[in-house]
Amino acid sequence: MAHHYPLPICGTAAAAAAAAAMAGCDGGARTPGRGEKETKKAARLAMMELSNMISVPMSLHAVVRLNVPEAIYQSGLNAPLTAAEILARLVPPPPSPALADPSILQRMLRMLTSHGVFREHLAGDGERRYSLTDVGMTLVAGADGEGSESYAPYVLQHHQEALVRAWPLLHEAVLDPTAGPFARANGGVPAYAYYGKDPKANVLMQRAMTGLSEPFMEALVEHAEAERGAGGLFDGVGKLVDVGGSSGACLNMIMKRVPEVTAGVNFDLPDVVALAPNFPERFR
Ligand SMILES: C[S@@+](CC[C@H](N)C(=O)[O-])C[C@H]1O[C@@H](n2cnc3c(N)ncnc32)[C@H](O)[C@@H]1O
Repeated sequence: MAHHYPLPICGTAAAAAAAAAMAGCDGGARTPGRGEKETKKAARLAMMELSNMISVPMSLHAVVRLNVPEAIYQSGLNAPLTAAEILARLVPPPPSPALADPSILQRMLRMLTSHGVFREHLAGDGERRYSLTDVGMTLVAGADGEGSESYAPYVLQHHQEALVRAWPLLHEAVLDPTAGPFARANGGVPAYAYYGKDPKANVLMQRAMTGLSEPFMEALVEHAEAERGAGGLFDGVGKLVDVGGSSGACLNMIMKRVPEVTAGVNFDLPDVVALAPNFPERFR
């Protein structure tokens, strides 16, 4: 069934309209009567949106940190809740519930609604309630089948402090690319070496990659199963080396389902392999 996400409150549509206007077209045809003043107005609006865009990933990060998607999901119920009802269902709960502010949470929910993460339900009494869209559902572990990882670790991985403090140094990569922004911001240590030395970041990276890659790997393995013996992806492959295999989850999926592959090597950095789970299927 097709899902219709709410239109952006102001942003993306304005940006698209401005871009189209600046390019001299509007969905293929120039808008009749659109003056220079209107075009400039749309351009300012689009630049305003671009300048404030950081609020989108930061709000996404905040709701993931708070475990808002799980609070709404409630074992599959996904019933629309007000911001105050969501606050009351957070796990862990706010350290000082009396201090927690549902109006601030609601502002984040509205913002992310305009980007398709939540669906807003406006009641007759003016009360706003929120449920998860299909996009929001990707943030819930187990929503895609028992034991399935979510995209929440991916969101957290992308917004961890070590990475976030590298972004304001991005321009340095142009001026002097001998050191990447991440290394500049983190005592000269490049990203993967940094993750390897920080067990928390290392585990987060592995969970992020597993959550991200497993659904794609599922499609690949399904295809390999369907085409097995008739030019399938792994036909004739006895030993498979996954270069940069992270947790080894993808290799494990393949080895569980493709009998031809009887030996697997998860080739990754020593610190990563040391923390990777030991999948017994790899050694059958
Ligand atoms: C973007 S992740 C991809 C993980 C996995 N292939 C997946 O799709 O889920 C890149 C991986 O490459 C590994 N890596 C980086 N440098 C490496 C190197 N020099 N040798 C082996 N692995 C490396 C990282 O530790 C990380 O696990």
